[in-house]
Amino acid sequence: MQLPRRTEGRDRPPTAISPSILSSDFARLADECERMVRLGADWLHVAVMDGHFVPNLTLGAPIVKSLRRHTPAFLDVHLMVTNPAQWFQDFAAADASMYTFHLEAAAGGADALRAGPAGAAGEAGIPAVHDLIAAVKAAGMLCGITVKPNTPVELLLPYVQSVDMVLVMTVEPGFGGQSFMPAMMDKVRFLRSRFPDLYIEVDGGLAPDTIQQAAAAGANAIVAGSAIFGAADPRAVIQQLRAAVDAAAVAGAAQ
Ligand SMILES: O=C(CO)[C@H](O)[C@H](O)COP(=O)(O)O
Repeated sequence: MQLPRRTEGRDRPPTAISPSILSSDFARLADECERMVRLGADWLHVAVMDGHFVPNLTLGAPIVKSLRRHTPAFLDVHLMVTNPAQWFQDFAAADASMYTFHLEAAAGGADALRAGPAGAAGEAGIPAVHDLIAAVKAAGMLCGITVKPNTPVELLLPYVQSVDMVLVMTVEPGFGGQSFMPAMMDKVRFLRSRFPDLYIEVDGGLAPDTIQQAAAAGANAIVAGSAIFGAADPRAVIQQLRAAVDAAAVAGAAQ
């Protein structure tokens, strides 16, 4: 499986709108997912939380397995768990499309991250993180990597060429409905200026009144929960998010 590549006339890969099912009615999850696809979603963002890495508890691979029976949609699974190496086989067996884990968790904690060989940007990185990326891919899923707001983006440099996507959290992970953090756009600009073909996803507080900042910075994959599921017209919101990113991609290529 491969993600569609950047095309002529764009400064980034294709736009992907990924509604976060964290904001859906979990009691009607399959219907909610089919509704989002019908309304124009490209992916479905599945927020997996273990109550330790983040102070919230959501769902696991069994829910993804059941969901897969109801939708062929691209399942963009975001692991906010303490030990992402423990779960990837289960999510592969559940037919998740992309497995995105936190560098802080895979490195064995934020302190280990700063203390380890990846402390200085550009170093080889932590072997256990490289091993997990290879294992996720060998299990048949695409692989993404992400960092919390307080973790420097430079610490991702050793892994960027090995993953399919980088997710820049624009809220402290754990809950929907939080406010977008504009300061995180420096991370998006840092990555986009170096990697024009990289999928860069943003997650947290994305909505019609914040999308311009993410689009201008260079993001191409957009997670939105409350702004889409809470809207009177979710289709219009999806279209607005897409139009902003597409316009910025074309303008960026014309520069
Ligand atoms: O991962 C998440 C929280 O950790 C959610 O995906 C994210 O917050 C989306 O919700 P909203 O768009 O309402 O902020």
